[in-house]
Amino acid sequence: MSTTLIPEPDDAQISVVPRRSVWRHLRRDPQAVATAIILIVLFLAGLLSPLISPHDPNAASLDAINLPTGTPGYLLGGDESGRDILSRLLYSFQTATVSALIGASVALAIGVIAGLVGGYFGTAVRSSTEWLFNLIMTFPGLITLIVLLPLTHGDYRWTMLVLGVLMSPGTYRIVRNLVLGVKKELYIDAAKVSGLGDVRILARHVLFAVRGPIIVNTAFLMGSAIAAQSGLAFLGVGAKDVPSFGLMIYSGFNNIYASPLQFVWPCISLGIFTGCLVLFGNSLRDAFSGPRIKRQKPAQGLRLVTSAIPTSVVTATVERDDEPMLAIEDLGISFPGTTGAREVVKGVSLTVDQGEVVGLVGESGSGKTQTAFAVLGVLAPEARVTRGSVRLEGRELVGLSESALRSLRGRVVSYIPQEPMSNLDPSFTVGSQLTERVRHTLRVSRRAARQTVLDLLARVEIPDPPRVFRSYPHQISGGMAQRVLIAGAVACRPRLLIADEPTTALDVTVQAEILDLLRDLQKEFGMAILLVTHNFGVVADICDRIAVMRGGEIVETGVTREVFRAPRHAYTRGLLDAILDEGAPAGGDASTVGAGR
Ligand SMILES: Nc1ncnc2c1ncn2[C@@H]1O[C@H](COP(=O)(O)OP(=O)(O)OP(=O)(O)O)[C@@H](O)[C@H]1O
Repeated sequence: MSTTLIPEPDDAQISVVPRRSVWRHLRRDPQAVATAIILIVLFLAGLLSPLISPHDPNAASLDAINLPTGTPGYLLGGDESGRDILSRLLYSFQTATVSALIGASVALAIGVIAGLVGGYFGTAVRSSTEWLFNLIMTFPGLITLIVLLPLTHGDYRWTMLVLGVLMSPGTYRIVRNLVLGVKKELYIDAAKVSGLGDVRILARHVLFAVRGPIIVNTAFLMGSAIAAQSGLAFLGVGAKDVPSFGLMIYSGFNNIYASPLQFVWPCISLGIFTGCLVLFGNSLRDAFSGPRIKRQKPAQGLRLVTSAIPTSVVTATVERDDEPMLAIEDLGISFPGTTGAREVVKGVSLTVDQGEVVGLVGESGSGKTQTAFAVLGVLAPEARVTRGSVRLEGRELVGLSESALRSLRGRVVSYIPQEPMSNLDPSFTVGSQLTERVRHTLRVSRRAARQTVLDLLARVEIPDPPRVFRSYPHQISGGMAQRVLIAGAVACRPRLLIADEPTTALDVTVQAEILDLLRDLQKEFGMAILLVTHNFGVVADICDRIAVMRGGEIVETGVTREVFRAPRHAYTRGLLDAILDEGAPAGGDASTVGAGR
């Protein structure tokens, strides 16, 4: 076992500054506090209007016609029909509140769910949702609401329900566009590779990532619902016995020369209500987006993923002594191109035995990652496996259903990607993300999962595991992040670990430590490793065997030391010469070349 240098914890790197909670952030935002207080008062006024209104809002009295503001018993005066303006305002707040809640809830429920599904899943689903919402958008909003009056019977609550449906395309488009961006994030791929299901990924990672704009949009939807209800009432559409700002504005407008204040009160109330909603929505968005995160330099970042398998699952896996851990035979992968399908992996054959470490080496674009993705079952949707087979412990993976593949990912095969930082969800703490994966794969309690994660963090030699557990990804260094990802990858003792350029994003010192850690864990757990890299130095350091890839084909395979000593293929010789030129000691010995990693 090689010696691993463990750096002292560096506060600048792993300092755990607990992220301010949304609540705390809001309390410190004067705009949020002021608008929240006003909204609470207005909501309460509407809610309690039957109790606190001095008069029945529809009760007319001849004595109260056009009473001026400040008249005893009629604080804001009487309207042209002799009804108490204050009482009608209080009831109008109730109408507005109910309108906002119904309209926004319906629009959100439909728009968010459809947006998540439409943005996350493939083209067919997206086209269907797109078509449906385009259809909804063809209906002219206000006219549709008026035409549907016979159905809604003039009840503003049913009208708001229909309005919610009509407003849902806006929410759908916002959410769909956000999801299209978020689903390309590496931490989403990481979650998939770790075995999490689509519903869980959507509900936790994707929805959480897009929540800010949805919240702001909610405030806008509520304001729109209130404005629409008021507008319809102003036009005289709907029941006349339900007090609302629209009805009051209409009545005040008719009486504007005799008593201008009758017009002013509902206008001011409506303006304050909708204005506060929008301003509070902005504050909420800021609070949810949290403190501005200063991204670390890519070179220090780390990312990873994945999981492993509970002992019970491992035991249940069909294990055949005569089968290698991984057997790839004549694998072909193609992508659609402008002049037809382009084959990027051309008949690759490769085996990895139980407990063996195999390096898949080659220049950028040679097809290493696509080969690894085929094993994980996470090829891009447009990719096609044109031929060959991929067997994991004897089980054919090509053609296996997504759910069957998911049960293997994070249980039998784990993955460590290239960029550690990007593979951790910035919205959640390290501990939360690892605990989620451990709970998912091991089916243990939150408490047990937490302890498992803390033990793992200690095992991957992270100083002060509790602090890192509580940290967000931006609060740890790239080296730390890679250790975190490795901890996640080996959490359930996978049989095969696929490491895709696990040290590329790290500086040289940290690269050495990570390779040492991988080697130690491989020996301790007896797992096989397929190490994807372009760096012969890394291969020399850790691999038992090497497969050299070029242009989608394997051009040479062999025991590491022998390939280094006597490379048969000119391309292998070229790659070796390249690293020797870069300063590694000459001599062709694998161990010495490893110093060049
Ligand atoms: N989604 C895609 N659509 C079209 N071509 C793709 C796609 N993904 C990868 N390719 C192509 O497949 C080929 C092999 O890519 P692959 O990622 O396996 O390379 P690699 O050897 O892992 O190199 P690197 O280390 O740079 O990722 C490349 O030519 C690449 O352009």
